[in-house]
Amino acid sequence: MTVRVPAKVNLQLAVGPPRADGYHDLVNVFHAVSLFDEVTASAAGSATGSATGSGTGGSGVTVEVTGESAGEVPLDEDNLAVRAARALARHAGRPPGVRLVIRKAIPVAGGMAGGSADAAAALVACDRLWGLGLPAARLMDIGAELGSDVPFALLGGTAVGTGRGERLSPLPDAGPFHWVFALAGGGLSTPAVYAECDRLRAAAGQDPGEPAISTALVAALAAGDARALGAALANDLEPAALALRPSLAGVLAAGREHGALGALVSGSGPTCAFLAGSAGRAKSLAAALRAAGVCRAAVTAAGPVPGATVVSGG
Ligand SMILES: C[C@](O)(CO)[C@H](O)COP(=O)(O)OP(=O)(O)OC[C@H]1O[C@@H](n2ccc(N)nc2=O)[C@H](O)[C@@H]1O
Ligand SMILES: Nc1ncnc2c1ncn2[C@@H]1O[C@H](COP(=O)(O)OP(=O)(O)OP(=O)(O)O)[C@@H](O)[C@H]1O
Repeated sequence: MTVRVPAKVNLQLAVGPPRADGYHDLVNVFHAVSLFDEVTASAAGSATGSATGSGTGGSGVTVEVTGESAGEVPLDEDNLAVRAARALARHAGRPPGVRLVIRKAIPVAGGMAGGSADAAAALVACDRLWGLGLPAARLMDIGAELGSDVPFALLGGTAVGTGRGERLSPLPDAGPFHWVFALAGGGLSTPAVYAECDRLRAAAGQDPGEPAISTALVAALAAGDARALGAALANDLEPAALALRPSLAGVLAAGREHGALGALVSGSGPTCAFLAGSAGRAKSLAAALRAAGVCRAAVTAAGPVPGATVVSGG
């Protein structure tokens, strides 16, 4: 059972003050883009392919990871796909026997929710493999226990997340929109970026107040107006990501210089996202970023795309 699952970029990430439970209330406009991981689930003990890395993720779940930065992905209980398979088995009251193979294209610790995507894909793949047929809402609830970004990886499209980002409402979107992602060498830790955001605000005496959705952004999405969308992109975590990784300022500047309609750090970073006016412009912007030597790689993608989807074995 193979499931394809997209990366996300946050078009607006408005972050409230820290909550008592350590999370932050958000207004989080998620947008799924055509950069995909693939997760294959098969019966435990089935044949293995060539492995960049493989390991046992606890009783009855094995995992193998290939592709983009596969060596940086944990192969034990810390792997979010392993945790997803085990959580689903627990909810279904059955043993978790499964072999997972993850083919990564989404950058690891890049702010594009790659681990969450793999968790969502594992939920869908194991649900089918085990013949559970759970309703989407139930998979979303299990996903939300695994991480704030997991429910959106199941849903896809464009949606606003409130609470810690897990309570989703789809947003009307007259895409496609064309993107370039500048991948960095090395990741950033999501909790560290949130903590730096709190620290910077406290040092500046800023009270963030309740996060609110940008009406300009919602209108631009609904109208399919890439220029207006580019102007409305906003990420409250960006100053923190820039403080922790100052070189990102040069990446954003290079993208703007080469004609991006909008530029921002994706989520907690360090991937930088650039909006282009067409697929052709995205391609030339990616080439210009590569030539400028400001990033490890530059890839193009379009959004919105669907969430975790069975592509074979279903
Ligand atoms: C930055 C984003 O990717 C934007 O979509 C998400 O907010 C992060 O989502 P995620 O990686 O699924 O995060 P989780 O696994 O739920 O939480 C990891 C850590 O991020 C911080 N965190 C996450 C979500 C949130 N609303 N407030 C937070 O402060 C907390 O320190 C938490 O312990
Ligand atoms: N399947 C997985 N793929 C990638 N990383 C994983 C996976 N499972 C666990 N991890 C761990 O999670 C950490 C964060 O990885 P991930 O790629 O999800 O980050 P991210 O894209 O910045 O997340 P987000 O945007 O949701 O905050 C990694 O450093 C890695 O240790």
